[in-house]
Amino acid sequence: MLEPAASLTAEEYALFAQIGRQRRVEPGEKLFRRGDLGTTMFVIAQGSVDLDFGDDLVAKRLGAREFFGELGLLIGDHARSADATVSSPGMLVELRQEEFDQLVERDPRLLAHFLRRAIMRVVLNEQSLIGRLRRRNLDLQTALDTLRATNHRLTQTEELTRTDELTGLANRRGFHLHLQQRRRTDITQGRGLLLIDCDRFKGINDEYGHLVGDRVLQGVANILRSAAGPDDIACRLGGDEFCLMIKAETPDDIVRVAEFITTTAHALHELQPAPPQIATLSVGACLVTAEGEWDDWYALADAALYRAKRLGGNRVEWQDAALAPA
Ligand SMILES: Nc1nc2c(ncn2[C@@H]2O[C@H](COP(=O)(O)OP(=O)(O)OP(=O)(O)O)[C@@H](O)[C@H]2O)c(=O)[nH]1
Repeated sequence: MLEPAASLTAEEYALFAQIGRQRRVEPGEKLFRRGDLGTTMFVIAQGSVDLDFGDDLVAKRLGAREFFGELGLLIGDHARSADATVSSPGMLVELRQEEFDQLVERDPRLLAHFLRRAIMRVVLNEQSLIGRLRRRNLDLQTALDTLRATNHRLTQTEELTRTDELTGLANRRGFHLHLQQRRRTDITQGRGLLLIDCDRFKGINDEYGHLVGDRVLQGVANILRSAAGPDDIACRLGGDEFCLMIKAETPDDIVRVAEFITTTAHALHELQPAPPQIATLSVGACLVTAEGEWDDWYALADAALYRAKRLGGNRVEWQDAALAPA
């Protein structure tokens, strides 16, 4: 539908110009701002006026015989919906309540006709504004959905790069990121490190195939998950080597967790030795010391693990920091 003209008919203009107050205006002059309360309607006799509705709404330039601000007059103290700025030198006709009353008396038929048009214009303007806002809302909604989906994908990708695909445990990268993210005092206060390695795992692969080997690795991960508390982190460092960093106050507590791991694996292995669902495990354990770094703790636990292997596997060995090999 076409928007009703914002211009007055020649007959309307003649009457409005006769009754309204003339006002000379200069470019840049602000007639009103968005949000101002106003009761005056304007008709342009000469020159032009810009209406800026703000945001991304289309601005309008009005010329001779066009009117604006009529809602202020019709409703009274209406908050202006645009900034009105004079854009070229000219003359305006201002109509306030008293001039409006005079118009009603002078030519009610002509005024009724004008009012019907003005109201129709307001309704159509509002409808198109609502339409534009709806479309914008829809665009925003779509943009938001896309952002959410991208964010979700990024989080998933980030999660994948931290996780070992086969076992679902943290991988080496995930484990180190975890260490970086925890405050150093969190890591070094009352913690133990367990290095866990499958016994004769190569033999399982060779005898029963890689799929059985994979299931064994998943079984080890399950035991570590069940041994880990909420503050602990289990990780597959690579191949058949795992580690578990646990919150524990004393070496005895750390060794107790390590023995739970070897005993559980051994018991499950006894239940079904062939084809195996689990391998027996060797564990090297040490205290996480405040002085050291990951490489130092790893070297301690690895020395203990090496001993456990040399002693035939399926056991826990402890390494004190003081006894660490040079
Ligand atoms: N099925 C399977 N095997 C793997 C995977 N990653 C590494 N391996 C195999 O794991 C085996 C590890 O062998 P070794 O390091 O010699 O360990 P081991 O046979 O357990 O020997 P010990 O530790 O001395 O008892 C190698 O044969 C690797 O090919 C994997 O993701 N799946």
